[in-house]
Amino acid sequence: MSTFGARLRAAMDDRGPLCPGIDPHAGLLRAWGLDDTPAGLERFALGAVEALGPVSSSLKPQSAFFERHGSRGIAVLERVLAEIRAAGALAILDVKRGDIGSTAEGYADAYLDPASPLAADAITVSPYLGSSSVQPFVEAAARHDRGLFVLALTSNPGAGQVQHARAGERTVAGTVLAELAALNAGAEPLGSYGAVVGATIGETAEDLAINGPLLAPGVGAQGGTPEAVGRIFGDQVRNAVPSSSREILSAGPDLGALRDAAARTNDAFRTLVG
Ligand SMILES: O=c1ccn([C@@H]2O[C@H](COP(=O)(O)O)[C@@H](O)[C@H]2O)c(=O)[nH]1
Repeated sequence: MSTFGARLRAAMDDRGPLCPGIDPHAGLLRAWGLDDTPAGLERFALGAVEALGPVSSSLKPQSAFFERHGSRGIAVLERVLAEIRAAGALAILDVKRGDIGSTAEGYADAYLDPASPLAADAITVSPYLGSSSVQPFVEAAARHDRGLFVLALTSNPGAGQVQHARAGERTVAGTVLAELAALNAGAEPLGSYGAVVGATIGETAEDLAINGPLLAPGVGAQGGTPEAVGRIFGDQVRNAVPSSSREILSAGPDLGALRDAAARTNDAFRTLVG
């Protein structure tokens, strides 16, 4: 199997960069005429994958909205991950995990080992317990040809409080980005160790040239736009993976309308990349 970075590069070149998010908020279930139950969750999430999976390079289910339905929600997430792959898209599971090394190994087994029912192509990881807490995920990703997106410059308004703080010669975010650049050194056509850099952060002085994918959530409902993504990523925009959840999902329940909404956003980003 090729690396995650190579699979993502090929998929983005083929289908465009947009990564629609699957965030089954209770309010969205109701807007689609569904109950806020595991059955409603299943209809919603599988409908979204049916509409968006065949036309997207990747999809990003948000684990929280499946976990809140308990074990039946997790069972739906397992199906969603399988259906994303069956549709020829890459599954980026947004779980933002990070823990002491021995526990991080457990999480890595759960989400990156292909033998696990919850295995994804890539997951989001939090580095705020320090680099050693990310290491088990790095090793598992390398072993299984999977990818990571490590939180660097997140889209939430208070993110700078921690991420812009200085840690020696660099900021905290700069340290995360430099470590990812080292992990991706020499990888072609793209490394498998990505960063999360929100579409809402304005401009940044940080070096985004990590030779890896740059997941950019915050498009749409949080105010991120293709123009903003162009400004933030500059010459790295070809490696940006813009992500939008609520704005696209609110075009449902009609699956054609949902697909059209994603196509419009994807086309705007394709134009940006050129
Ligand atoms: O910095 C980050 C990291 C992750 N997210 C996640 O992306 C989606 C955004 O949803 P929208 O409806 O498009 O706002 C959500 O799952 C977040 O947990 C992020 O927003 N910012």
